[in-house]
Amino acid sequence: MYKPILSYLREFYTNLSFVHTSKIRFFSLSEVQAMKYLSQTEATNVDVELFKVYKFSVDQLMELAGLSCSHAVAKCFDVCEHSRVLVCCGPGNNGGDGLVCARHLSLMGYKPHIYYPMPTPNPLYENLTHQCKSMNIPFIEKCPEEKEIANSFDLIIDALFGFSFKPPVRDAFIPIINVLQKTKIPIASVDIPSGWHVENGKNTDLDLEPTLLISLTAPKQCAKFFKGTYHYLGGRFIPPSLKEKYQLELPDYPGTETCVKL
Ligand SMILES: NC(=O)C1=CN([C@@H]2O[C@H](COP(=O)(O)OP(=O)(O)OC[C@H]3O[C@@H](n4cnc5c(N)ncnc54)[C@H](O)[C@@H]3O)[C@@H](O)[C@H]2O)[C@H](O)CC1
Ligand SMILES: [K+]
Repeated sequence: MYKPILSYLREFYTNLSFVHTSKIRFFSLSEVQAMKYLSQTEATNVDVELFKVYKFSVDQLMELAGLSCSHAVAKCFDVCEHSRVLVCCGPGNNGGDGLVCARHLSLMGYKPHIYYPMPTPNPLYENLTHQCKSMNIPFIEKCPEEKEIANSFDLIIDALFGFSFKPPVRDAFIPIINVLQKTKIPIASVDIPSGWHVENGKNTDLDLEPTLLISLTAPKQCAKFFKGTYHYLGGRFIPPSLKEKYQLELPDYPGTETCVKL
């Protein structure tokens, strides 16, 4: 009995959401509680399957992931009050999502600056970097100090490490992680709060506290420990058969939205 009623309600609210945009939450608390939180291995397996079985390219998924992050940021942090954005990018795909996100934020009127301490020498990242530079998005060479961040920025995007992170943080990233831990500026973390253990959350000394977490594809286990104000799901690219295989139980995205509030 419960399921058909739930489906009916979902359909009803989905239709409504075309009229009232994204303000309506059309899934129940029990659905969110039933939502699956992926282990590091499951997240990697889903990723590999998307590339190997479904034949997506990394550029495709990264564009959708980064775009959804920029949309979640815009929903939580108004451009008038948070236009000056520092985007911190790491060496892997999480950093790539950050570069894409910076480009879309720029197109939406934000003024991003990028800190990308260890750019990865391959065409994907070189092209993303080139696109940002071609849009006059400045790259900061030196790790900014806490005071400098406080004076110059309204928001930080943390795209340093994603689901492949293995603690402890290596030396090259300790200065920026330390600054992010101390700052009072709100942080939006892409997929994982950087420095957190992907499954156990804050079990290290490095425990930055994002205000917004954007889980991509499905939340990872560390998201259960997230205590910030906003949790969004982004990366609207999972084929139904893959969703079913991993029993992801994700909430539906309203209408044409690229992200959904959890
Ligand atoms: N399927 C999806 O949901 C998609 C997610 N995307 C994003 O990709 C990341 C995962 O990317 P991956 O390249 O596998 O890993 P990371 O970005 O997490 O980092 C790997 C990178 O970091 C280095 N590293 C690992 N541990 C440490 C450490 N302790 N200290 C310093 N550096 C470390 C490692 O050497 C690598 O260079 C996922 O989270 C999403 O954000 C895709 O964009 C789209 C598909
Ligand atoms: K991150």
